[in-house]
Amino acid sequence: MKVTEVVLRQMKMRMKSPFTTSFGTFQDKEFLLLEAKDENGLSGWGESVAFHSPWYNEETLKTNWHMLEDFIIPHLLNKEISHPDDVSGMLSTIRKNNMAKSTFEGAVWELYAKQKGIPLAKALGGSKSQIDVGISIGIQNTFDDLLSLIEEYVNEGYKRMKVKIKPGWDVEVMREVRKHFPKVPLMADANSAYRLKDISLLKQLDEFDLMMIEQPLASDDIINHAVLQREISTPICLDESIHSYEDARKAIELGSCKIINIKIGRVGGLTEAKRIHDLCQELGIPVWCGGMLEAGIGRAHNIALTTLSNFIMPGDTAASSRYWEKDIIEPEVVVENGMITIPEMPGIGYDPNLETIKQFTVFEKTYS
Ligand SMILES: O=C(O)CCC(=O)c1ccccc1C(=O)O
Ligand SMILES: [Mg+2]
Repeated sequence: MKVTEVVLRQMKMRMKSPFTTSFGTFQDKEFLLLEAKDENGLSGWGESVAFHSPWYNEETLKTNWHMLEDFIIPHLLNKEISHPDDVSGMLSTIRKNNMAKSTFEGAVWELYAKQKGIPLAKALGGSKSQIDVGISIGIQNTFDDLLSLIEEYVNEGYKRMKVKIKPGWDVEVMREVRKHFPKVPLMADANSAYRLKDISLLKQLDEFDLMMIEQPLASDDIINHAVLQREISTPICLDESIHSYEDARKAIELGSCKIINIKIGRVGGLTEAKRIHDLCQELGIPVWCGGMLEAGIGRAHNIALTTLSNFIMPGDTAASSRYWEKDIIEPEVVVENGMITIPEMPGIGYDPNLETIKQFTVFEKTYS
């Protein structure tokens, strides 16, 4: 297959409510969309999950634009690609910049699935017809605000509550949540806000029967995660630390985590995400699909990936309406009884809504 034309769009969409983590708050989601066309006029779409600012990782939408325009697009445009699995190898002379690479790779995967006339989930080897969904809840101003959100999401059927924590908003918060929701599947995500010296505080979380604690320590510190995991009974799940199959292998071997959150962009694309999934399956490590507050295109890729069999735990792939007044796909992603039904149309299974895409496009550029 060949990509003969690329349209890159910079998007800006306002979320229904601001989202706060240990690294900051934002409500305007700025991101890139990449449309890859073949000579027959079929299009595959990819979404960059890099944010406006480099707080989750070092990439931003501007570094992604630069990498795509100056390196990745020139490298791949009009080149014969025998299979989407080859894209990451073709880009191996470009170091890191995983989210930028993943944007193009995701579009190639969708284009491939459309050419074959099959859903992306099938093309990836997925077999589920429905997936379980959890929800990630940002840091709130008061306990009451958090408790009423949890109540709302439990009533909507979400299968797991993830509560963001940071120093000063942690043990007492989880105690309060457990007091009101003694049975709900519950976890905490620290986004790297703690250090090993906080170990006695982190140990206190063991009393709340959490499914896991996500990324308590620094993103580049799998050694201290291993030390911490030996001291606490709550399973550690790594997010920011895992950029590749090799990172996953090392973290598992060291005992730095018992669960892995796979994000397609963070690991450089669907092919690498599948490799990590397969490795974890072999080693008995459950995985789940993380989220980056995606619009519909990125969300659809996450949903397709989650159909692989070792995605045992509910992911952060909540409904479009949890984030957006109007999403950029048709139909929007709907969650019923905590589950998403996998679409059967070729490709990602949702059509880009060109009208809403146009409405939220800040600027666009075509490469051919
Ligand atoms: O609802 C979502 O998309 C997941 C939200 C979330 O937890 C998150 C959002 C932005 C950046 C990092 C994270 C995270 O998983 O750590
Ligand atoms: Mg996380």
